Amino acid sequence: TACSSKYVLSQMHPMWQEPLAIPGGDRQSPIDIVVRKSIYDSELKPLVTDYDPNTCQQIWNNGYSFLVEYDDTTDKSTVKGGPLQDKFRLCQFHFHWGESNAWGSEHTVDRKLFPAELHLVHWNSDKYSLFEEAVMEDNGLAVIGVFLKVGKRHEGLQKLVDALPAIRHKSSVVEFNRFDPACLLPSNTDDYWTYHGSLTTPPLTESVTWMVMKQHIEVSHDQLAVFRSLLFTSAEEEVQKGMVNNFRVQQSLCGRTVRSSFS
Ligand SMILES: Cc1ccc(O)c(S)c1
Ligand SMILES: [Zn+2]
Repeated sequence: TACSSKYVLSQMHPMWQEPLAIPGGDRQSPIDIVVRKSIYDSELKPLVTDYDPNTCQQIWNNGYSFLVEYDDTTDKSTVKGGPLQDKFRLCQFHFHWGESNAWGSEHTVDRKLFPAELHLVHWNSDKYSLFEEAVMEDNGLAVIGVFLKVGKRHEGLQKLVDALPAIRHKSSVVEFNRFDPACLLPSNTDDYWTYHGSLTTPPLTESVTWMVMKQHIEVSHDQLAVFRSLLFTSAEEEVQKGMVNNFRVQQSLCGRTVRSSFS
């Protein structure tokens, strides 16, 4: 299986070529969360997020997704608690989505797919001094995953949606200030699943403590359609490719345990 060998089965039409060998390769993400196999851990505490909207700096198209980047030179926007032993600094958030509402999320719950998934990426500022350092370490990153469902319009998201036409092409960037990422969290952040995994885009390093929220957020069909109007390609490329299906195929659990903070 993919657990024993350190080689990845080639995937059809990935947005990027999966490397043949991944360092370690036995704690990759994303995964299917099998609810009845997750283990309730009463020691898991509630998550404590403390985000300062003034640390929001820019929004840009990196050719995989769009990233909203935060000033992470101080501990102004952080997450701690939950399964975490240390304090982690928010550096960026981004999304993964499909070409249709039928799929798009990276994680699934008992194989249930969502149309999109939000990732809030934080790095361990108690132990490291830069994201680039932390991304190589076992306990380096903490990513909060939130599922999106299509329903009522998300008022807080609209400010971000309105900025997307300005970054349609890969490498475009615009200034983006005073956005509070807390508005994208579900009302209940006490119920989540947690496991040790990896980034889902290169360098795929196995440095992530994942916290996937049980409760989803709702966005409108039209808001999600604007995500799909982005392009993978830069302005000068002849053939333009729509930025859709920017999710990685699911990876083997390799014997890992997924813990839940709720029974
Ligand atoms: C640091 C980072 C970059 C891109 C990603 O999709 C994830 S999941 C994490
Ligand atoms: Zn991601």
